[in-house]
Amino acid sequence: MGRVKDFKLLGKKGPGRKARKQGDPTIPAALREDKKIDKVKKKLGGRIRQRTKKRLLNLAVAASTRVTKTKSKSKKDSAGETTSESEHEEGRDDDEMEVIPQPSVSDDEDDSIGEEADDFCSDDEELVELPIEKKSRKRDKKLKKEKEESKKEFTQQMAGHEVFELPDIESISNEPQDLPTVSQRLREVLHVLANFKDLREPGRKRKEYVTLLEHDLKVYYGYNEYLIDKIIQLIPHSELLEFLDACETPRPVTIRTNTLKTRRRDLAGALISRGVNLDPIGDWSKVGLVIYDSQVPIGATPEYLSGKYMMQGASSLLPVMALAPQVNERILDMCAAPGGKATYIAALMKNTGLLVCNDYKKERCKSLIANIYRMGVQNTIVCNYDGRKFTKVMSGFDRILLDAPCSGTGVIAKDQSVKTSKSEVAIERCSHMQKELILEAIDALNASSSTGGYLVYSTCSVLVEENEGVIDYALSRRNVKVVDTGLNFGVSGFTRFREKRFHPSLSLTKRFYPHTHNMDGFFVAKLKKFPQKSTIVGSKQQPAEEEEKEEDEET
Ligand SMILES: C[S@@+](CC[C@H](N)C(=O)[O-])C[C@H]1O[C@@H](n2cnc3c(N)ncnc32)[C@H](O)[C@@H]1O
Repeated sequence: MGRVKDFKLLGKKGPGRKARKQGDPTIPAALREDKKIDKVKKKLGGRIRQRTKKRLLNLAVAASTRVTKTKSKSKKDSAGETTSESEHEEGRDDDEMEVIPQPSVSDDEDDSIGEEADDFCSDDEELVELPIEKKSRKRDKKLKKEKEESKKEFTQQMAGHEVFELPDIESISNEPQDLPTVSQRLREVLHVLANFKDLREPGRKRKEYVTLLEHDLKVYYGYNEYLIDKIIQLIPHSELLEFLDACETPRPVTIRTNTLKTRRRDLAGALISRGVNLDPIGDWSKVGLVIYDSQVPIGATPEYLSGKYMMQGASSLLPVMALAPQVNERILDMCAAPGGKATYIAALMKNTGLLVCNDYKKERCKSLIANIYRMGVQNTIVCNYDGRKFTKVMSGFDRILLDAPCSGTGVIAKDQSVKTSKSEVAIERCSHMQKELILEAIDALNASSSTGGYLVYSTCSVLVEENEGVIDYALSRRNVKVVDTGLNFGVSGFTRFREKRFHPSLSLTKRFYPHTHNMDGFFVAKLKKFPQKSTIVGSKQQPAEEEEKEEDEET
């Protein structure tokens, strides 16, 4: 463990020990201006004089032959032979460079001339180069070159190492699957897909990586090909693993206070005294509680048995909140069993008006009745009809909740069999049933309701076919309009998905995901029904927008 130090409390540091020791800079006598002149005038030895003369001569020749290289001539003029190595190393732009042709000399001399000429301008003393110095300089140069070459090689090797080599998918499928290897490969493929242009193996196509991704996700998480493919299409690659991991993890246990019997504060107090560790579910709900742990079974406490709360997922509160039931309304819960949402609706209606709870499955109606009874709901009748034919029984509701039967792809954490049981046919069947149910629900609504005329459609599926696809279908068949759900969190529904294009108002629908909202995957849409124009012969519906326009014109 490192020490914790509050650096803000420390004052600004003064000069260091070394700095304090040093006095003001003074120029040594030997370097003072007057002395320096003497030094330059110093008499040179015979050999040095000869070398200096030679260098001066070279410089003079160079100056006289200096030419400005033209852009087109630059490469032809044997620039490679005449331009010094250091210029190439610095990577200057040849097109704008001045080329200084040198007299023809040996390679060695050429090196020394270029460098010495520079030195010559700075300090005469340095002109004197002993054989040992020359040797050492050459060795330094050789070392520098070697160093640069090895650096280049290393960079290439590293670049090569980063390229993830795409294995042959067919041979992989035939091999026994080693999960840690598959997991590692998954991450590598996702990494490549995140920056495909730079990280892909040259010549490889995106589709090849996606095929491998599909294969590995299927193996690692145990999905069938159809569903994993759907999930890959739906969830951004950057979130895929998070989503799939969330589908492996149970959501937190949550309960809803039954306000017909108690207040949340009182319920929380009673449960805490029994050793339940809990908290309010979040700012968005006044009735939800999240249970962290408990010394007693939450489904068997005296408070539960006496109907003071319902055990239900956080997401199942959302459609009822969107429905916003009012007292004394006539409300239908078309697919109600086992009654988590129905009993919440009744509580918001304060046990007034009429709540019709329907479910097609007789067996499930038993648990619905049991919950209604336990929760003290008294404004309800339970019926057992096919929702697709409900208008033959009843209609004229102020509000309807259609919590439709679905694939359950939002609740995989609860039911792992979804991973392998869903097929294209199954989803099509679901979607078809949902479309039939939604049209019937709209028809059972009272468009002229003074308080409502609203339908809330919800599913615990994340698939577009069961959500936006169904709402878009309803918009095209009935005189309804998508309105705001009133839910201030969640992700907007799709208005376009792959080749599909939906009505722009679909953005008012809400999606919830296990990995982002830590609740079951859910979809909520709210529709408002408008009255039919009976004067238009042969037309069953009129788009809501046109109707609204006409209403505006009339007013
Ligand atoms: C998602 S569950 C409803 C959950 C319920 N709303 C709740 O909160 O407890 C869907 C229900 O639709 C019912 N169902 C399926 N097909 C139906 C149909 N054609 N008409 C009415 N109900 C149907 C199922 O029996 C199931 O209970």
